[in-house]
Parts: sequence; C-alpha cells; structure tokens
Amino acid sequence: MFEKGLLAGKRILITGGGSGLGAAMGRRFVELGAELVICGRRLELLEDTAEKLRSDLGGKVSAVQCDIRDGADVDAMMDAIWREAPIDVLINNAAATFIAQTEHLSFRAADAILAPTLHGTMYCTLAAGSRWIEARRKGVVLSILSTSTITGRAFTVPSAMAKSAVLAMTKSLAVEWGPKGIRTVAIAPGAFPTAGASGQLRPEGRDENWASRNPLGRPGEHRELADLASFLISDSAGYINGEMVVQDGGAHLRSSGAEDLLQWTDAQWEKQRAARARS
Ligand SMILES: CCCCCCCCCCC/C=C/C(=O)SCCNC(=O)CCNC(=O)[C@H](O)C(C)(C)COP(=O)(O)OP(=O)(O)OC[C@H]1O[C@@H](n2cnc3c(N)ncnc32)[C@H](O)[C@@H]1OP(=O)(O)O
Ligand SMILES: NC(=O)C1=CN([C@@H]2O[C@H](COP(=O)(O)OP(=O)(O)OC[C@H]3O[C@@H](n4cnc5c(N)ncnc54)[C@H](OP(=O)(O)O)[C@@H]3O)[C@@H](O)[C@H]2O)C=CC1
Repeated sequence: MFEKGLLAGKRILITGGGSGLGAAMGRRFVELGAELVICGRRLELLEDTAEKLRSDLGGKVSAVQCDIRDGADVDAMMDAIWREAPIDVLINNAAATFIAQTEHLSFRAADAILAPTLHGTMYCTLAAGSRWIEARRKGVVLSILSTSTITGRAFTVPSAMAKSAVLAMTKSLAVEWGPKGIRTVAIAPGAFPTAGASGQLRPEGRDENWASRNPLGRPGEHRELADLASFLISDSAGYINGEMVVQDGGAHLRSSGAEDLLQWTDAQWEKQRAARARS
C-alpha cells in the first residue's frame, strides 16, 4: 500500500508499545523504515517485543521502562532518548480503562484511569514538544483516542473524559505548535480486539454480538490501524493538523458501544464487583 521507505529516517517513540495496538503500529513503522523506541512499565514485555521486531524485520528497536504517570520518569526517558538522538514522532498510545458503574468508583479508581490516560499523555507531549521547540526541530504527535470523544461512553467515564481532553489538546496544539513545525493528529479507533481492551472492557467475555452491531459486521484489524497511523505521521500527511480520524467501521454512528452493559442487572454488576474483589 505504501512506498517501502515511507518512514525512513524517522525515529518514533510509542508509549505502551510493548503490547496490543502499540506493538502493531511499531511493527508497521519498522517495516516502513522507521527507527523505533517503545516504552511501558513492563520491561520484560518491551524487551520481548523489541527483540521480535529486530529478529523479524532487522530494524533498530529499543525498549525503555517508563511509567508515564510520573513526570520525572518521563523526563528521564526523554533525556536518555535524546542523548542518543531526538525522536521525530511521538505516539501517545498508553492508556488504561475498566468498566464500572460510575457511582461505585473511588477517587483512587478514577485517578487510576486519569493518571496515565490524561496526565501521562500530557507529560509525554510536553516533554517531546518542549525539546523540539528548543531545538527548532519539526515533530509529529499522534494520539490514540476513542469514539467516546464523540459519543461519550457509559460505564467508562474517566476514560471518556481523558480521551476527550486529549482531543482538546490535539486541536489546541495544532494552532499553538503548528507555526513551530509540530503537527498534532489523532485516531479514534472502534473495537480492535486486544488482550488489554477485551480483558478490561468485557472481563467475562459477555456481548459476543457486538461485531454484528457494527455496520461492517467485523472488528478492526490491527494492520488497518497501523496503516492509518503510518500515513498520518508520514510527510504525505504534512498538511493534516489538529484532526482526529475515526476508524470504527461506522459503529459510532449507530451506538456508543456500551448498550449491552445498560442491560446488565444490579445482580450482574454485583457479581462483577465481587469477581474483582476475589482477583
Ligand atoms: C473489545 C470489545 C470492546 C467493545 C467496545 C468498543 C469501544 C472501545 C472503546 C475503548 C476505549 C479505550 C480503551 C482502552 O483504554 S483499552 C486499554 C486497556 N488496557 C489497560 O487498561 C492496561 C492498563 N491497565 C492498568 O494499568 C490497570 O489494569 C488499571 C490501572 C486499569 C488498574 O490497575 P490496578 O488494578 O493495579 O489498580 P490499583 O490496584 O492501583 O487500583 C487503583 C484503584 O482502582 C480501583 N480499581 C481497579 N480496577 C477496578 C475495576 N475494574 N473496577 C473498579 N475499580 C477498580 C482499585 O480498587 C483502586 O481503588 P481503591 O484503592 O479505592 O480500592
Ligand atoms: N483495542 C481497542 O479496541 C481500542 C483501543 N483504544 C486505545 O488504543 C490504545 C492501546 O490499547 P490496547 O492496545 O487495546 O491495550 P493494551 O492494554 O495492550 O495497551 C495499553 C498499553 O499501555 C501501557 N501502559 C499502561 N499504563 C501505563 C503507564 N502508566 N506507563 C506506561 N505505559 C503504560 C501498557 O503497558 P504496561 O502495562 O507494561 O505499562 C500497554 O502496553 C489505548 O490508548 C486505548 O485506549 C481505543 C479504542 C479501542
């Protein structure tokens, strides 16, 4: 679909690049010639992913342990990366979510989602952007959001709040940092099954019918998201700034994705809380 060297010469940091969609994007970026840095909290997972990419594709891939909820950790990671070479692209992919009736969320539970998804994303964007601006370098920030930025989403309220805030960041910085050579763009994926998303959003595997409610009758393929991301960060998309591209098969036009949970009885929610308390 793309020229082989579409991303040649680009050094890209993917937060949460050790698993799921982050790993899928990383693979595609390396195939297209990019140099990759992936970060997350689980170093072993990151090292395994990086090693697999190196052995499969022969590219340059490195792994850094970083908890993006901690600003000092983010700064230390960026300093270490910059000591080797600056990045050209930041992918804000790391995030957290779980389903819960909102009135049962403790403040700590809300913070468990807001801290990585909102604050961590802001820290990474600030850390990369300030370095680019100081060095008068160009850059691209691509944030992986959600269609909850359009519809809201019942039972994952802190995630919907955080993703909407990052969309506001994307639009605001397009104007503020565009003149400095930095583009900010976003993708709103629909359902792209990953162990992380399925485990958090449908922990008991309920709602097998969600695919049939999608206008295209299927979930997204990781490769499809990785291709869209590759285009958006490439120079071919150099005039796209401040935009969020929805990639959900048209699902948000029918529903927000939480309708099955609205049918849950109090007993089912009680069971959900009890199962979590046991785990
Ligand atoms: C695929 C089918 C779906 C169809 C729908 C389509 C639409 C999809 C739209 C999706 C949008 C966004 C998706 C994603 O973000 S997917 C990514 C999912 N991946 C992750 O979440 C990975 C990262 N996760 C984590 O780091 C942890 O799992 C998490 C932070 C979420 C929880 O970590 P942990 O359990 O270790 O947290 P703590 O022990 O520190 O607890 C902190 C407080 O939070 C409370 N808590 C934790 N889990 C729950 C829960 N499930 N329900 C309620 N409360 C919870 C916990 O009790 C602590 O609070 P208290 O101290 O007050 O008890
Ligand atoms: N899959 C889907 O259907 C959808 C996904 N999305 C978005 O796509 C992105 C990827 O999700 P997905 O691949 O499905 O799920 P994963 O759970 O696989 O990805 C989340 C990644 O974020 C990392 N992460 C979480 N917390 C932190 C932290 N504090 N510091 C650093 N890294 C962290 C995790 O690594 P570690 O635990 O090692 O830190 C993990 O690699 C997310 O932004 C999600 O909201 C949006 C809509 C739908």
